[in-house]
Amino acid sequence: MNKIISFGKYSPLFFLKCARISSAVYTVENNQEKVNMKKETIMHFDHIPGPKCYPVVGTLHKYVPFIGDYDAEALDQIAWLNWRRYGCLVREKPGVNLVHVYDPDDIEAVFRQDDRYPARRSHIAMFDYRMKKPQVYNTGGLLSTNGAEWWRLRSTFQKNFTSPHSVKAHVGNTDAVIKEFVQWIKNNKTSHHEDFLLYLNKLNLEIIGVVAFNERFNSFAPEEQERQSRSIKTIEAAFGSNCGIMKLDKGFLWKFFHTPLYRKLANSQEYLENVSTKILIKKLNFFESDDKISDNSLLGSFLKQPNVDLKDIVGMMVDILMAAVDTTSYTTSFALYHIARNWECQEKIFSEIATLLPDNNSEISADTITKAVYLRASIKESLRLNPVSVGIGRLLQKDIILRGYQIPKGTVIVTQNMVASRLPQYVQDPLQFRPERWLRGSSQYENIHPFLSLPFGFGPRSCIARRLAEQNMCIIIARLVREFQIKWMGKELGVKTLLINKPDQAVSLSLVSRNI
Ligand code: HEM
Repeated sequence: MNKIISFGKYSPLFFLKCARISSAVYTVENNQEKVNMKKETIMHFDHIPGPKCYPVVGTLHKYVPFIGDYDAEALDQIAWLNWRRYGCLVREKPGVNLVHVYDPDDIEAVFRQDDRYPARRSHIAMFDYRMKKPQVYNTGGLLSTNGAEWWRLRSTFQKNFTSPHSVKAHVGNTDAVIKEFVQWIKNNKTSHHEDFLLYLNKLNLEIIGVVAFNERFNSFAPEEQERQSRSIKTIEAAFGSNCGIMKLDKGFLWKFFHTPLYRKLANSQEYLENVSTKILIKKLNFFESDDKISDNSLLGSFLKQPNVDLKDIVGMMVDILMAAVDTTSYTTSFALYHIARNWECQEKIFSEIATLLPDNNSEISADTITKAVYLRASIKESLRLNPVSVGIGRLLQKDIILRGYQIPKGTVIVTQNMVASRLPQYVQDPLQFRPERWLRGSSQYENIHPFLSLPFGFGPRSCIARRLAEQNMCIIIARLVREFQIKWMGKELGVKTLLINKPDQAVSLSLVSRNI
């Protein structure tokens, strides 16, 4: 990403003015007095700077190939361009009213006034698909449902994902799967892996299989290398579900007929629901015939809950398969990329892990992860530079005022955390990978704004599996760095923004055993 910050066609004075306008957000109904005081200064939504907006198409033309200069698979670059052209609040209208928010104070203000049931406008075609299948689903699932129905689902399943006790209970199983993976790499005797992401996908399917369903997909077994195997098709269906979501959210043709992208989504969903249903039936039989105590998977805990609806469970299982594999594989890829290119950091992680695990084969416990402070700071730093999404989306459920502009209910807000996290006004030497900036007590510690980097979102709608995902990444990286010296063999790694940020090239790594 470009290091030189230019102000595009706007003068520095414009940005200064922009910064002086109150950054507070007032909800119109709750702060009537303040709003009245400022009434004459409140500006109309249409006056928020942004690309030219035409009747009917809004700013959609910007995304049309050969006509517009926006590439939907480079949203990070567009966000950067918009910030340079228009400043820290940018209006767009690709079908709906949309405002990009860059300043962490403003991001905080947006989240602080969020509704009791925070809403997102995403996964609309998936919601449509699921609602047309009442024999399988009750709802659109956690990712796509809003309002009271979302909260009903979230409160049903949340405890199983978030309670520290249940999360820690998965350390042993997860570590066992990762140890097998390390052994598989060693048995393969290949030091240069052309695209390590393929293996990380398989590994993360195995991990989520065990943690969520107590099910092995055996992704690394010879018989699973066939294109038609269950593990390969599940990984493809998870990707097939995720990759078209944003284009379908922006488009509308699928509402009239089933476009190829809609069909891809529908086929992928259907595959994931078949896999989930078969696993569920197997577990139900097991639960009837055997003692249920030994199954501490998420599914096991869902089934132990009284009055839980099986259709809600199927929806949750499909959401887990969709949300777990790509996210953890991409974020681990970026973390390995940064660690591989920053030799000193890699050696610090190694010495920390070698102290905690004097023997390669020692078990990793929840305590090991707590004590791996430098490793956890490295993951945090990688997520600052390469979060899984460019920012967090919210659908406004009431009018608000932001930076002096009236923003109406129904507007989509996108907090631009990825770009903001790379700006020098918020982080020192922002493009440098420096885990120490997160470590209190380090001379390089920085007091970073708590709303600058939000890789798992914020508030009651944040990632339901945050603790699990962080735990998995920690164990994967701890095991790999403990065992291998890792070198990056590719060019500078960028992102392809497909709802979640995928590495834009092969994850080319050399892993050389430290024991040789
Ligand atoms: C490093 C890995 C991951 C990252 C960075 C990540 C990030 C996110 C983000 C940014 C959101 C949106 C939060 C918001 O709107 O405030 C989210 C939501 C969600 N994530 Fe994750 N996630 C990861 C892994 C996982 C895993 C492993 C699972 C499942 C086991 C999962 C399940 C979900 C679900 C179901 C939601 C929707 C929650 C809701 O709307 O209530 N995620 N995640």
